[in-house]
This record gives sequence, structure tokens and C-alpha cells, in this order.
Amino acid sequence: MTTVDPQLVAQPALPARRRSGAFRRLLRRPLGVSALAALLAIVALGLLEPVLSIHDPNFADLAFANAAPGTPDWPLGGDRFGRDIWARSLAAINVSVISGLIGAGTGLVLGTVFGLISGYIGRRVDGVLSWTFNLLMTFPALVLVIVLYPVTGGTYQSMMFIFGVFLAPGIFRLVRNLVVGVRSELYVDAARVSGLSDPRILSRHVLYIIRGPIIISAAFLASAAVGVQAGLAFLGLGSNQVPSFGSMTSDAFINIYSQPVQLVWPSLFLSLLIGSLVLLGNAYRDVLAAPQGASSSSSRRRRPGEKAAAVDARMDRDDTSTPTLSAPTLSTTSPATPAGGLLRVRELRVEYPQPDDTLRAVVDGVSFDVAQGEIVGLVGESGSGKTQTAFSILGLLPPQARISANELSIAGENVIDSHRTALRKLRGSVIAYIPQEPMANLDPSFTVGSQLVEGLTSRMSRKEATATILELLARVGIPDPMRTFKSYPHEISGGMAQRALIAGAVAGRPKLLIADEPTTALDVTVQAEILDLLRDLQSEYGMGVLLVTHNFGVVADLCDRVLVMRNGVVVESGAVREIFRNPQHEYTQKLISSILDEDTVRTDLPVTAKDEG
Ligand SMILES: Nc1ncnc2c1ncn2[C@@H]1O[C@H](COP(=O)(O)OP(=O)(O)OP(=O)(O)O)[C@@H](O)[C@H]1O
Repeated sequence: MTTVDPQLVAQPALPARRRSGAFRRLLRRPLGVSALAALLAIVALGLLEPVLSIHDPNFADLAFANAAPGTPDWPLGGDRFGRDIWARSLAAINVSVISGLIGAGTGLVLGTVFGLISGYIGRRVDGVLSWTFNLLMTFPALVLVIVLYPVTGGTYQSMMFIFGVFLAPGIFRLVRNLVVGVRSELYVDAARVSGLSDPRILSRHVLYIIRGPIIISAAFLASAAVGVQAGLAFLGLGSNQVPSFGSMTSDAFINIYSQPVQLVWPSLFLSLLIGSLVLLGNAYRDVLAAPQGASSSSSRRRRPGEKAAAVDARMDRDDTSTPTLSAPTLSTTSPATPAGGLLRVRELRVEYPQPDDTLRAVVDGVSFDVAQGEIVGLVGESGSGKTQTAFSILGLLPPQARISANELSIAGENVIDSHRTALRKLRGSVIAYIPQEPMANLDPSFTVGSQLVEGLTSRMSRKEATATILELLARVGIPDPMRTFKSYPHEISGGMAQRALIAGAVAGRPKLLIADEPTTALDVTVQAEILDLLRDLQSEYGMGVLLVTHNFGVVADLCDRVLVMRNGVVVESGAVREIFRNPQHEYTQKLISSILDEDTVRTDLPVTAKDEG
């Protein structure tokens, strides 16, 4: 029976401060508002050109050549050919804005798409793409735009497209490096395990979290494109039928001594446009850099100081029907394999390349099974290879890891040969994951509910998924499911976050649940509650559970069988009861005796059906 965590009842008066969006915070800054207002005003002037200008920008009347500003119908005067400077300025705004959009847009699309792919996939794809963009970066962009001028037909749009291609490497490097930093975040792993496709993870989680620097760069790229287009037009590159601040400045230069005011108008509009873009980018950067009222959880990959979750060893579990392990190493019971194994691992090996080009095995020849409805503990001290074993099964190892196995079958499907693709199909529905640090596994940018629903939308409608998640949030003991559903991760406690993640993990009715130290990051009083909940859900859904822990007390409390790991190998395995009664390996004896040194968490052991049986 699951009881409600008293902390949850005491705490749900959630912190009132919700994070406001970056755009809203930008509007609270004088610099941001002024820059945005100036930019919008200029763009509006360009859009209203047909209404605001009396003459066509190319219409010439020599009677008004060099007309002074304020001449009726020629508000800013006439240029040396008798063209309306006001009409030409408005048209030039549109040309500049389109140039900024094409140049920055091309650079952003190419740089962002390939940066995401390169950073996320890594390995050879990363190598090839990085090399290609680095090569592109070595080309002198402006010279090439000028050299290719005849080929492109001389339109400013095509010149800006080519310029945009040369802007892409900067964005590529930025995005690629940001993605490399984000791809190992635990909430990205969590999204992967919940069954989301890579494009969905990239667009929803990764791109969303790195959008700030991209938006800032977009403002600077657009200002660069506007400036370059004006510069090229000043040099005479481009059609003289297209009004541009560059060509207007060039014309004004000829009259600089007789009509210096003609130089003022294009320079003023151009400076305002470029200046507002640059200042807007700066203001947005300041907004993102400023600390916010509400803190998001630290989502860096861990390891915080490990806190022992000791429980009293429950030795009297009825395990007569418990299947035994088929571990290749010392086993205290017969090595028979459980029939109908849900998970079968044979000779699993995980290696990492070292600086001297050798490979270091962190998991070395591990073999075991998990049958439907049983809980298998994977126990060992820090660094023994437990998480690497679990991550191998989940497909969450980093790209540099080398994984091999004679067999790695999940629900009868050997996934070792087509590891990535095969696992993608199984995640969420057949295999689910409960992480060690619940806060770090929730994306701070989205509400808890939206993240949990997301993992279900491939199987049911959004409405059904929402109803399922709300039901499960209540089932896992969250007092106000709707409130938690609508909260951001920083607005709920660690215990509540772990309950929410457990709800998300079991929502797809998985057959196999992998829990990696699910209580380590939690308060001592919450740990027992979460263990109770896990036991309840496991027996309710009949799942097989692989429980990673460093604590033999937790094993005694929950598990049917246990594997003891040390330095990447299984040193002993068998039924929990047997191992506790008669530990063979010195290391197992040490781990068991260490339970007595740790704090006692559980004093109110619930009587379960198993106990009664
Ligand atoms: N990306 C990596 N590159 C190289 N070695 C790694 C990498 N990740 C983990 N290791 C090594 O693998 C070994 C096993 O790590 P693992 O995380 O599986 O330990 P663990 O038993 O789960 O310990 P903990 O309880 O501290 O998480 C460690 O020695 C660790 O240094």
C-alpha cells in the first residue's frame, strides 16, 4: 500500500514565482524595448511604402534634381537624377530587410540543421560535417560573392543566399558545440528512453534549450547581411533599378560638397536598422545571462555525494520459486536460466578508448537474466559498472563506448546487432527507465505533464494520454495531480518529481523496468515511500525489474535475485536469501556487513502478499 509522502502534503504550496518568458523579460529592459521599437518602426515604414511614398522609387524628374528637403511632394528632397529620396529610402528598407532575412535565414537553416545532426549523432558524421564546414570557413566570403556576381545574375537575393552559405559555418560550430553539451543531459536520455524519435528529441528538447544563442546570432547575422548588401551596392554590384542604401550613399557621395544632406538619409536609415538589430541581440543576450527568480534544476550529468539508503535486511522473503542466475562467475545457486526470460544478457562487454589507444573494459563478460515479474538487483560500489550495464541495455551509452555481447535480448528480440534501431522500437512500450536524479531528468523548459504526455502520444491521442498521466499521477501518490501536471520541474519537490517519472515510466505498460538508484538523490523519508511504490507497481503490472543500487539493504528489501558487481565483473550472484545467508565472496560479505553501518530508513515494513505467501 502506498502512503503519501508527508513532505508532499506539507509542500504543495508551490513557489508562487513562475518563470516569465525571455521575450517578456526583454520587454522589461529599456534597451530591449527601444531596439525592438526602432526595428519594428523601420520595418513598418518599408511595408507601408506603397501608402507613404508619392513617387515610384525609380521615377526621375530633372526639375527636382538635388531638390532640398521639405520641397512639396519631395519630403527628403531629390537626388542628383531628380528621384524622390523618401520613396527610395522606403524601398531600400525593404531591400535591406529581405537581404537580412535571406542571408541570416540561409546561414541559420544550414548551420542549425547540420549542427544539430553533427552534435547529436557524433562520431563519423560529426567528423565529416565539421571538416566540411571548417573548409567552408576558410573561403573568403566577400571575395567569392563578388567573383560569383556574374554567375548569379547580379540579383541581390542570390548574392545574399551565397553570403548566407558562408555565414553557416559560424552557426554550425555554435550549434554543434551546444548540442554536444546538451545531448548527455539526463532529460535528453529520459526523452530517448520514453520512446521519442531522434528528430522529435532534437526539435523539442535540444533545439529548444539552445535557442537563446541561436536567436542572438540570428540578429547579428541579419545585421551583417544588411551591411554587406549595402556595401556591395555601394561598390556598384547589383541592378541600379533596385534602390539600396549602398547605391543611395554612393550617389550622395558625388554631391557631398554641394548637397551633404543627401548622405544623411541613407546613412541614418541604415544605421538605425543595423543598430537596432545589434542592440536587440545584445539585449536578448543580457536577458538570458541574467539570473532568474526561479532556479531550474541542475541538469548536468551527476554524481552528487552518494547517500546511503540503508534498509533493514528482510531475510525471510519466500523465494522458493525464485529462478536462479546464469552468471558466468561464482554463483551460490544453480546456474539455470529462468524460462521465458524477459531480458537475457550474455557476455556483455563495454569498453572505452584510452589516450594511449588501448581499450579499458568497464563491463567485462556480464551475463544474467530477468524474468517477467521478478526484481533483480545489480549491486556494487561506485564505479563497479552497474550503470554502464544498465545503460547498455537502454542504449544510453555515450558514442565513444564500444559495446559487444553474445546476446542481448529484450522480450525475445536480440538487439545487439541492430542495437540503436531495435531499442528505439522497444523503449517506452517494452522497456522503461527510472533514473537516479529525477530533477535532472525533467526538462526545465516544459511542464511536468507535457513531458510525460509526450512519451505516450505515439500510441494514443493527446487527450487520452493526458487522462492516463493524470490517473497515474494520482496512482503514484501525488496529492494534487493536476497541479503537478501543470507545474514546471523547479516547482515540485524531488520526491514528487521521482513519483512523476515513475508514473511516466509505467504509463506505457512496459514489461521491463530499469531503475538506476531510484532513491539515491532523495530525502531519507521519501526513499522508503518510493521503494514501496516500486514494489506495489511491480506486482500490480507484473513487470520484470532490474534495480541498480549500491545498497544491499535495498536489495534485501525489494529483490528476488542479485548480482554483485566489482570492477566490471559479476563476482557473485544468486537468490537474495541465499546470498544473505551464505555470502561466498569476500566483497559480498563486505557489502552486506556495510548495511549495518548505514542509516536505517525503513522501520515500518509493509506486509506484502509475498511475505504472507
Ligand atoms: N564516458 C566514459 N568514458 C570512460 N569511462 C567511463 C565513462 N563512463 C563511465 N566510465 C567508467 O566506467 C566505470 C563504471 O562506471 P558506472 O557508472 O557503471 O559505475 P557504477 O557502478 O554505476 O557507479 P555509480 O554508482 O557511481 O554510478 C567507472 O570506472 C567509470 O569511470
